[in-house]
Amino acid sequence: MKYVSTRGLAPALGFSDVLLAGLARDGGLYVPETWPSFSPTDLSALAGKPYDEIAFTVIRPFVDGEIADADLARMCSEAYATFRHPAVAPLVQTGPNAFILELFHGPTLAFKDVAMQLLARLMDHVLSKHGRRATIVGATSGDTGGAAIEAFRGRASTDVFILFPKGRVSPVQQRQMTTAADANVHAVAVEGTFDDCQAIVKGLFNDHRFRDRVALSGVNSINWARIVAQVVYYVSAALSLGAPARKISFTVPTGNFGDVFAGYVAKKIGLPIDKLIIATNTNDILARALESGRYETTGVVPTQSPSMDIQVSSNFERLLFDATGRDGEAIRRLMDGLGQSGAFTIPAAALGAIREEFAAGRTSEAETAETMRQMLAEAGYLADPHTAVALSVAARQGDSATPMVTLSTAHPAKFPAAVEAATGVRPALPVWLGDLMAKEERFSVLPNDIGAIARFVEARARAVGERVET
Ligand SMILES: Cc1ncc(COP(=O)(O)O)c(C=O)c1O
Ligand SMILES: N[C@@H](CCOP(=O)(O)O)C(=O)O
Repeated sequence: MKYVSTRGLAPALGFSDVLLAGLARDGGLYVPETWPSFSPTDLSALAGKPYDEIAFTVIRPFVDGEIADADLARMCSEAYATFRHPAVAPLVQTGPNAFILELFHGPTLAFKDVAMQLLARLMDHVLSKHGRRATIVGATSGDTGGAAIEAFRGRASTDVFILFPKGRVSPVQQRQMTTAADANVHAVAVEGTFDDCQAIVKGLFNDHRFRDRVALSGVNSINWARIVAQVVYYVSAALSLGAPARKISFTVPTGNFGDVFAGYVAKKIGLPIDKLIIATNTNDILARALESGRYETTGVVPTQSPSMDIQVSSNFERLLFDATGRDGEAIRRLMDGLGQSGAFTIPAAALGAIREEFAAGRTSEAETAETMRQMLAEAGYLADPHTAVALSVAARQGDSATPMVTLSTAHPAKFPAAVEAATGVRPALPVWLGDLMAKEERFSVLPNDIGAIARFVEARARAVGERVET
């Protein structure tokens, strides 16, 4: 299977190269040239299987033989053995047809672990096989960074630099990034927003000389492997609820659009998904774009769900690519518009195609807090603020015979202040993370300046001087 760039000008690559490339060299994002297909019989055969076996089967056609089956199966098994729940991603029923998919049982208590634990193993495998190293630079609004540092720390083949917006992540999230003692991981507080951090990462990828000098790789959801690993839990959840014999709907707390895009991919490969609902906090560019057809950035407002405080949603480009009939030139035009004026208008046909697949809703800060309170009072369920955003949007969908699965993307203990303010209950960190808040922090503070970040990375990256062809 080959992967093509959404902007149409970068070479098509196989899975291993896409895994290391991060962003395509034309600034676009890689997507498979065609969607693999799972028949109802293929899907039924997975029902009741352990999570890692479902992962292996779903991911295998995307890897297309570039990694030996035995290695891929081993990496899936090792990655999901790090989770503290035997089901990996369990479902909790909270109403007659309402379910919460808990994705936070991994090492850093966020759904990012699901993809990151596998991604680190895949990258290490491919790099070691070719005797290469890579420099990873990632941007985080809080969770990707901790998950990446946990998954990559101590690995000989990679140096990891994580840019986070200074003062805009929760204390638990910050400490998950700043307390790892391993020499190959570097947490950097940037004086800016998540969008600034993400723009710097993309800017570094688009500086081809820098990119080649440090053998730059990415672990954000610009990396296709992140998306494909997230497809798996849509499949496992739907199978548990009776798919493929019945349709299932999902509501997804959304920021960078990676998670809900993985749901779209699950549908494309054959999973019978009814509705895919994008839930946003007051940083509601996606909800506005679906309503009006105008994708228009405004300033980012800090909320109690900080990991979703995002305006420029990277993976929306992947959806636009499909919705425009895979027209790379159209995507270049739209993205140029975004770069120049912070906005673009979604072509009418593409908007129609998007509206057929997705619905969207936004939630105010008061509604998020009220949802946390209500869920505890009425269902006995303590939700984190990101999950609450989605629960609030899901509740507005009305009763339906179709099961609605709301994705729970973080453990409430990552956001104790917001949860306590809404519910009166202060969630404690699991005992195995108990000393996190007492550990010594180690991080650098840098200005919102791509030059300063590039110099910082180059001074510390061990892959400098090696050239990796992608
Ligand atoms: C806890 C949490 N929920 C939801 C999201 C939004 O997910 P996505 O960026 O894939 O849309 C994020 C960040 O990505 C997150 O960390
Ligand atoms: N919410 C994310 C933002 C980065 O998203 P990614 O999925 O592209 O890595 C975070 O927690 O960092």
